[in-house]
Amino acid sequence: MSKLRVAVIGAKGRIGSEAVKAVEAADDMELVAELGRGDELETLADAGAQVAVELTHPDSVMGNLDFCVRHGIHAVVGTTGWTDERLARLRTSLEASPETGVLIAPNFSIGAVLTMRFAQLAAPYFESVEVVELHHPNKADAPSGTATRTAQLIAEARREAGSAPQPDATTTALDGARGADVDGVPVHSVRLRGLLAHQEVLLGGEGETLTVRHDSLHHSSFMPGILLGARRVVSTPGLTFGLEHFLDLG
Ligand SMILES: NC(=O)C1=CN([C@@H]2O[C@H](COP(=O)(O)OP(=O)(O)OC[C@H]3O[C@@H](n4cnc5c(N)ncnc54)[C@H](OP(=O)(O)O)[C@@H]3O)[C@@H](O)[C@H]2O)C=CC1
Ligand SMILES: O=C(O)C1=N[C@H](C(=O)O)C[C@H](O)C1
Repeated sequence: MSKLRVAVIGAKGRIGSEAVKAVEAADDMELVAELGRGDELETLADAGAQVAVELTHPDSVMGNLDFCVRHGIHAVVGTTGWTDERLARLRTSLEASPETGVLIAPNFSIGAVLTMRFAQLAAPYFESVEVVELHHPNKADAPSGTATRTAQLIAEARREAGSAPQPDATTTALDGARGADVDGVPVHSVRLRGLLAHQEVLLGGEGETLTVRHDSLHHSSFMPGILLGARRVVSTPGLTFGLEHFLDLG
């Protein structure tokens, strides 16, 4: 059986360099290109890449995906910074290339995907829900893509359940003290040397709290999800948002 021809964009970065090793080690894949900043995107087409794994920066991802979609190269995207407007632009470009698949995963680790699912499930049963994400201090964006998605899923679950607004008597606060408001859910970002990627969802009700916590301790935690994404995206045209759709979690 022929091997899946995979390229990595952002190949010298923290997660990109780990992805290069993971693709090289996969029996069913061939690493056909490793692109860093300033490298020509044409290399992807010249190398015959079937899938590009995009792990760069929110400022770079749209241009890279535009090239991939125009050339019918499927993409597995871990880069953050997704807004409704960006997703709409991507969907529009995919309409012109209907056989191309793009997977955007706010987080490729199974534990993080399950954290999001558990939080979504629990959110309507508690009066209060807040998200705390903790990352290494070299991270460009805050809140993290995972925390943003977690908060959106929590808000959606609470809206569907008809939950009341969260109790909060704060009338005076220093800017930022109550975190960022993502769809009505407070999200707090910690940047600390020594950390990699961590998240807690704190839920509170009368006389009880529930904490759902996930820790990525090494970039290897993201690799099974990236490889699964590459295998599945080639037969999944259009935009898929969230690895859960490839894990049969719905
Ligand atoms: N979904 C997930 O599970 C995960 C997502 N991420 C996300 O992945 C992204 C990268 O994270 P991380 O590896 O820590 O960041 P790094 O800064 O370590 O790596 C990004 C790399 O991409 C390069 N780069 C930037 N623009 C381009 C471009 N146009 N073409 C080619 N290469 C480019 C950078 O080069 P230079 O250094 O010159 O700028 C750098 O080498 C972030 O958005 C992060 O949040 C990270 C981990 C897991
Ligand atoms: O920048 C990182 O490191 C990570 N970025 C992603 C995010 O913003 O959620 C995924 C993971 O948290 C690691």
